[in-house]
Amino acid sequence: MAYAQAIFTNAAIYIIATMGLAIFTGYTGLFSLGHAAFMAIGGYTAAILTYFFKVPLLPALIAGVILSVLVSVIIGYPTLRVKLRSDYFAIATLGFGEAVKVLLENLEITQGARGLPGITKLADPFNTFLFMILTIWLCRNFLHSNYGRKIIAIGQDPVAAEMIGIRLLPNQMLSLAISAGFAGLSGGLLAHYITFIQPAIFNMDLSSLITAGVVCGGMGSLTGPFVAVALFIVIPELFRGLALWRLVMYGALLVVIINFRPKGLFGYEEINLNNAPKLFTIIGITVGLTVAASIYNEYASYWGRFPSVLAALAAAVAISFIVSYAGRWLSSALKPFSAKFSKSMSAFYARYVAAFQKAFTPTRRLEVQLNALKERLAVVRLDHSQPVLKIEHLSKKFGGVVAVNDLSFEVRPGEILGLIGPNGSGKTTVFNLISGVYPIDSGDILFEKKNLVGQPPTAIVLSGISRTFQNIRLFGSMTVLENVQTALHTASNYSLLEAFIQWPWSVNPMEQRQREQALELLKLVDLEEYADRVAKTLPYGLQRKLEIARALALNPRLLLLDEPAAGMNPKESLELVDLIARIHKLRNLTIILIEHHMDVVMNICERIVVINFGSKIAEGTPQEIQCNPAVLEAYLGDKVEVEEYAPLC
Ligand SMILES: Nc1ncnc2c1ncn2[C@@H]1O[C@H](COP(=O)(O)OP(=O)(O)OP(=O)(O)O)[C@@H](O)[C@H]1O
Repeated sequence: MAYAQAIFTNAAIYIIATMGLAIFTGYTGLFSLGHAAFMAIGGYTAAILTYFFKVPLLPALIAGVILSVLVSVIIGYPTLRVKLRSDYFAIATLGFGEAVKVLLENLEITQGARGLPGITKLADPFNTFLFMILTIWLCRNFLHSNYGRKIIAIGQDPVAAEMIGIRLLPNQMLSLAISAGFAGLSGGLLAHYITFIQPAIFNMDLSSLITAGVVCGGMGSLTGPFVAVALFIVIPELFRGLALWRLVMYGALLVVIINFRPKGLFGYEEINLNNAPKLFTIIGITVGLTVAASIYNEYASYWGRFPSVLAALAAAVAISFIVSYAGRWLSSALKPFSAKFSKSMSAFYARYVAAFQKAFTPTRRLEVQLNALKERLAVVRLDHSQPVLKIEHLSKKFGGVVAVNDLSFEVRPGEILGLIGPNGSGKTTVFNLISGVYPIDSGDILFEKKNLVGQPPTAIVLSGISRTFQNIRLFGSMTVLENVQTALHTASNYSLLEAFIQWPWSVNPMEQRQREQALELLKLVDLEEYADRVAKTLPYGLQRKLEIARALALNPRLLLLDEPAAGMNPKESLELVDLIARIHKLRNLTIILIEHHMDVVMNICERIVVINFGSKIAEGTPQEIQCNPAVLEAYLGDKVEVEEYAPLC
């Protein structure tokens, strides 16, 4: 019993660190191989405080968490700022882990490599379990907040995240700091549970264990890593009788998971009744192998090796099947009840939130926040005396390729301007320069008289320009609603603490309101009924509409649409023309439209700029452009008689 208790307490301690790492590695996709160092910092800080200074456990743990967070900021800033590739970042964290170990081996207060023996046993299964529950709750709340959605967005597509105003560095640093904090807590609990720590405990194996938990459990899931790390701790213990063979099995399991499910067992999903059979299969295999190991251990000397291996294998297969089928049956039997249960739970929760809000809402603050949100979606008022956008002598080269060459044009308030040209003529590059994806070589981009040159993409977006992409860049594993909600992040400014704790009277009304606003935008593009669908499962045409809704959530004054009708059939293109015309009128927008479907361009653009080899070759109304010999020549590749190709001119 004490042995089982020890295994589960250990598992709970490592789960705390893994949940934290899931927020970092799982969602941002950056691998850390040095998280044991944060556990060491938390562990040593807490242990030194309780051991030498007789500080109670809770403040000692908090001090450990704070120090881990501070160190993560010092490490995170230089490494994340230079946008290290994931593998280089992993190597940097590996070096950091080793450096901390060496430091601990040489400091006097940590008593060097001998470590700290005789730490008071202040952590027990009960308080460790409570800390684990608290950690899961905090992580879950965080991920369902604006802060969490920003991190998920960065992990799925950093360019698209920047294009909705999410700054990469502060958010990546935040997720690293959170993961370091939980690792620190986990280290503090470990020190006070096993009552002895030395630098060797916090080695690369420990870092790999928690990273493997996240990778195998699910990159983008909390429950997946929970199960994975619990199994990683429990399985080797169950197989202890098999001595070194258990390590081979453990390694084999890792290889199988990484090869067959690169996104981990649960990928971007949390465990629910739909994917529960998968969980039962894993449990079945674990139990099956455990029983098999015991059979072999017990009977190998009576039955001989070969019959024992056969019996063990038979038992493993039989038990795996029985547990996994029982699980399948149980999950489908529970489904109807679960639907009813979750409905009544959400009704109960809504009532409880409403009661809380009524009793406690600081109305003034909420009003201010809700008004800010409303303002964000208000119709834009246009100043007709100025061009919205003025591009002057813009140039951009990629090596020897001149993508944009001394290009100048203006966009007037409230117009839909078509930007057309043959393939490779530089249209998308113009959008990339306006939105700050690439730095310009020379020229100026004036938006409402303000020069955008040198501004970071997020500042450009937040100043009122949003865009869609030629190759759709949605946050594929988020739902349709979450895609739009993520782009509404600047609208509600609740604090990080509120996001973690999710006070019903502060965050929830904001989240609720944000959801409503997102639904309104989905309604505008006729996607309301798909709100809960995972974005990447939408048909292509609808994904394009979702990108438009997401761009609108930023309440832009200028909208850049990059080939919105690409890949659409004529009926879908017609619907798109209707949609663009509708949002243009409804939101008083100024739009630049890149498009190859000439029917779309000629239908809705008031003016058209034509570029070829990065230079402007024509500008005018659709009628003028259709009759322009230079344009016909650019498209048809030869000198042409205008009358032949455009008889109405
Ligand atoms: N990141 C880059 N690195 C190198 N060359 C690039 C890059 N982006 C664009 N180019 C080059 O710049 C030129 C213009 O490309 P761009 O994508 O802007 O054209 P486009 O008019 O949008 O083409 P299409 O209609 O086919 O989308 C092309 O020759 C392209 O190969």
